[in-house]
Amino acid sequence: MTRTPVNVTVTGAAGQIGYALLFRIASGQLLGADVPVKLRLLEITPALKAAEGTAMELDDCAFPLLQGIDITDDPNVAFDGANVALLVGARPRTKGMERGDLLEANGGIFKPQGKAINDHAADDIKVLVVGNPANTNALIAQAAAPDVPAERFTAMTRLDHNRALTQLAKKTGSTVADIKRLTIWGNHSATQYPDIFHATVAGKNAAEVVADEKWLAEDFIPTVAKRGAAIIEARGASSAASAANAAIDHVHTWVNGTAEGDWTSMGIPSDGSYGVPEGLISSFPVTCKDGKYEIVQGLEINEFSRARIDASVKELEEEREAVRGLGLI
Ligand SMILES: NC(=O)C1=CN([C@@H]2O[C@H](COP(=O)(O)OP(=O)(O)OC[C@H]3O[C@@H](n4cnc5c(N)ncnc54)[C@H](O)[C@@H]3O)[C@@H](O)[C@H]2O)C=CC1
Ligand SMILES: O=C([O-])CC(=O)C(=O)O
Repeated sequence: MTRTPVNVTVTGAAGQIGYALLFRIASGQLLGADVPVKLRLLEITPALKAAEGTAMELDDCAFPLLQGIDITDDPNVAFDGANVALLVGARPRTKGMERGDLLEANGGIFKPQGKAINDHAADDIKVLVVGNPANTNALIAQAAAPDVPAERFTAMTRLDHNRALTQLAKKTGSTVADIKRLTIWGNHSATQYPDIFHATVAGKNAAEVVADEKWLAEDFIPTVAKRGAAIIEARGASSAASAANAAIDHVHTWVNGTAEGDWTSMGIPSDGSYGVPEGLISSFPVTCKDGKYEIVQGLEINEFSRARIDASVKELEEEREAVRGLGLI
């Protein structure tokens, strides 16, 4: 194998998403079946031993594409030469914690990681933030990396996108492969807006196929938006394998492109499109080609969609104000 390995850094590597993610990266599912990878695992000091255990298992899989594993608790080492960074490790909300406390605790993680990316990552670095609140954590990291083009910082809404695909497929008696051009707008939170007005089911407009606005408003949208909580309720733990799967999908699509005639959803810094204030990291419909993404332009936004996009964007603006107030951006 002559290709230079791609350095992939994963934070929170000893967590539950990390455990579902690392084996898939090492097997070639993140970047492609012919792309060798080197893994850098970043963890907090008390979790290093668990990360070492995971690395032992990775070794034991004898993945032909895996050309090395480094484990560290130092972001400057973890992001040195990184080409792809998956920021999964975050501070979960615990009992009695206010939203401001959560944002501040995560600021303590994502600000130094953003700075380490700024100072040490490779020139072609691509960053995906998974750790919640993902959009605003991505904003914090991006603000701490002024030398890295802002568009390299993205937040994960692909899990929401995938959840919406399956709900729509079930409703219309189709399969996910029949569905194209679905969009998640806004924040990865309960205010997100899964939009089917431009989606197609086997080539027909999805909203017309469904023809049921009550289902849309009262079933589909809340089911997708509150799916994370429903999984926690059922499983006693938050989504892990499906979140790891979405992270794989997000980066794979970003690097290898969207299919002709289709698009995906990514949380990305807004350029002002669709009235979303510039700089906010908000989810948009995007096409990807040659390792770059572009916002799909020219979609007509009806009143039903406008109100919901605006509500989610307002929440993102409030989060941005809060982290600005805390001096995190
Ligand atoms: N955007 C999305 O769609 C989704 C996001 N999530 C979020 O992903 C995050 C991770 O979830 P899980 O793996 O289930 O959590 P987990 O608690 O099992 O693992 C998190 C890991 O991060 C590590 N960590 C904490 N601070 C760190 C730091 N400063 N540097 C490196 N590692 C650090 C912890 O030691 C822990 O091992 C959570 O914030 C969760 O809410 C989960 C599902 C979907
Ligand atoms: O809700 C959570 O904590 C995990 C999450 O982001 C999701 O499953 O979408």
